[in-house]
Amino acid sequence: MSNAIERKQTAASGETLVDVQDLKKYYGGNGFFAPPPVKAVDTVNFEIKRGETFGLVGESGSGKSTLGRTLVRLEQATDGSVSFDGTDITELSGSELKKWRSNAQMVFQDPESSLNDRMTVGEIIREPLDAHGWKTKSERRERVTELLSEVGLREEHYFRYPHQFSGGQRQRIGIARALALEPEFIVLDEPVSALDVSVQAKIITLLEDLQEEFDLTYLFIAHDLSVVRHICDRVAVMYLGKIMEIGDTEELYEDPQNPYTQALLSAIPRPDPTVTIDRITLPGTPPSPRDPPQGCQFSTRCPAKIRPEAYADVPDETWDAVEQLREVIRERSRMSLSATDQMRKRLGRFSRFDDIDETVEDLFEELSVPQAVQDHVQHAVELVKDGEPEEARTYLRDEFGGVCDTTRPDHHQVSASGRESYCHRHDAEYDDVTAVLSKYSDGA
Ligand SMILES: Nc1ncnc2c1ncn2[C@@H]1O[C@H](COP(=O)(O)OP(=O)(O)OP(=O)(O)O)[C@@H](O)[C@H]1O
Repeated sequence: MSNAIERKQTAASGETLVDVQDLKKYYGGNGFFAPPPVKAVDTVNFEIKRGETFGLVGESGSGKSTLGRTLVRLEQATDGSVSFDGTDITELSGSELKKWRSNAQMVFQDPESSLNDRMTVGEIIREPLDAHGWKTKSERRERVTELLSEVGLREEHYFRYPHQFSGGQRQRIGIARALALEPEFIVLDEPVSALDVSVQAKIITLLEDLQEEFDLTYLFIAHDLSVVRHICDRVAVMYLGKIMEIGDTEELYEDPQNPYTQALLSAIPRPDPTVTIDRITLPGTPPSPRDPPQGCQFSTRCPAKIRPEAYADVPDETWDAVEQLREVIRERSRMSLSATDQMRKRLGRFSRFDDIDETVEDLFEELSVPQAVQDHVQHAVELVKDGEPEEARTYLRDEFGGVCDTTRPDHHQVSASGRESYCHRHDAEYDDVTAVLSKYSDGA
């Protein structure tokens, strides 16, 4: 997709269709011996207005698909509520749930695998109508023909099989199937990511036309930020199961307030090489959703993280090295010890983490390190060598951690239109995000 900014105005009504409150979706974690649950969606709140296209963006694994699937009840929420036109659909079961399902459908990313290759196109599109006992058989047949034409396919495609179609045509079949029961709400999970760029534009236009014709409300999940800017009225940015920033699309792209949004947007390739952008490179990888940070979800990688007052004078490079050491130890604490390692540890012959000295040398060599910092680093290193990386991790967090490491931020309103961002830096006592991030840009 191009970077096109002009966007079709949808008929967003201002009236709430989907109201999500404190929604959580955890996987596993049940039972005494089970590992902690994967916190795929961890307490999210937002509304989707009737008639709008609401975008959901974020890196792979941030919980977008899980959230989308939970909204259409393909997943059962762990906690919280999803009200659809005032009805909490997380509470529905049996015939009530079946009846409601016709209201909310999903289109999947991969048209190669989401269609059953053993069924004809007609059968695939008709299946939801059959399952709901929709009208008579001949009316169902007629409805499928009508749907084929709505999505730009032809009547004679009815008896063909999915493998006889191109990727774009297969996605049209998936869209026709989702439309069959005349839903109000459709979750589009990366609907164009698997398609060629020229085909993407056609499918996007089709989705926009269908929205206008049938008054549809969309949740549009994507990792391609340009597509989202083109199609979505409002957008939420997700990281590790949490919404980091949410609000009007154009406003959020023009003036991102959350450090994560700023980093994400700074990575969009620009078509014009003469436009210089300040690209923010994030250190490390996202933590495991089984073991998210205690404070802000983004705290382990945030370039605008707040430093504790006691270490305000430590040179930036030294402080970066401290943060990197914490990351290394955090990763080590995640590795469980093998049976042999545990035996060695009991015999006092445990040596697996001896190379920590080398890591510390690499990180701090040639840096000016205040004595207090040296002492704490040394203590943590001893704990690691003793096979206690978890203790070392906690020690370093207690000593070097600031508010971002220990406390979940609030959602702060950051614009007159009601945009919200989840970051401690919006508290008046701290420096503003943009001012802090300007020093991390490439040109600095
Ligand atoms: N059925 C499952 N059981 C256990 N963990 C799961 C399950 N489904 C998803 N997860 C985990 O939940 C987290 C969020 O996954 P999800 O697929 O929702 O992210 P995503 O943002 O949609 O990523 P992608 O863009 O790669 O699809 C990931 O850590 C994933 O491994």
